[in-house]
Amino acid sequence: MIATERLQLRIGARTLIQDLDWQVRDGECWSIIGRNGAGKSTLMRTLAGLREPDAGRVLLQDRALREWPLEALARQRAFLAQSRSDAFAYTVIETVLSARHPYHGNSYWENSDDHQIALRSLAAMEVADLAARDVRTLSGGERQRVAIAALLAQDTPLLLLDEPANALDLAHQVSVMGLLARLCREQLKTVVMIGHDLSLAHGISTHALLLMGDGRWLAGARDDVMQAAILSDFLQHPIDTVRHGSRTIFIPREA
Ligand SMILES: Nc1ncnc2c1ncn2[C@@H]1O[C@H](COP(=O)(O)OP(=O)(O)OP(=O)(O)O)[C@@H](O)[C@H]1O
Repeated sequence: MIATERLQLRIGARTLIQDLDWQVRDGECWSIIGRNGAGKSTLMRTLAGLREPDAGRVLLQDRALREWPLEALARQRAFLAQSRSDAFAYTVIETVLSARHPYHGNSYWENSDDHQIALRSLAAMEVADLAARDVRTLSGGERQRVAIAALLAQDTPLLLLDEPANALDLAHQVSVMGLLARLCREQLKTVVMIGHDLSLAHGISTHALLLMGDGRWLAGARDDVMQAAILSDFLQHPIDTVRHGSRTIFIPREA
């Protein structure tokens, strides 16, 4: 689905990621994990095509990302940014409908399919009752769920999500993560997401990419990579794990 070849990302004199050779296949769900400032969002923006690599390249469906026309790219990948600012008085439904524009070619207006898809996406995020509200009046968690609804409405094979659990209450964190896992499993969508909750990430991911923030990285199948000793090293804090039924829970050791 998406791959990088010898990707290098730098900020000023600092190398965040060095020689990243990474393949993400259809139906896989990847978590990107690292400390604050390790380069997770910078990588995500690069994968979305919003930032040029400093060296190497990103390939989407075996074609260099930079060669994709914008509208075709928008039918391939949807991107949930970490923060958004709403300057204008759009309603919730207008916000989600705008995610359908990549399917309109030259026509400006949405059709009834677009409306149905938008309403379905709002319902999946349990915000259908907010459809007529001005987005600027929503709570943080409601706004996040509307943004995820827009991402779903874009209906792309690749979903890039920068901290999707941000601002969500416990129940919605669980339901959003469950939905993403189902999209991978049942519809072979590909998910790449950033998250700081290791237990939540472990619960849904098939793979993980760890970033050290100094160029070093480690990518692989979830259980090869999400081990207490390895995570402790990458996150620079001792971590223990406990098993709870079929789940693995990660616990940061107290100072
Ligand atoms: N435009 C910029 N100018 C200067 N420094 C920048 C810029 N953009 C990013 N950085 C720096 O690059 C580093 C990586 O930033 P990035 O947002 O990718 O980190 P992150 O891993 O997503 O962190 P977090 O967990 O805090 O979201 C940080 O130290 C950040 O301060």
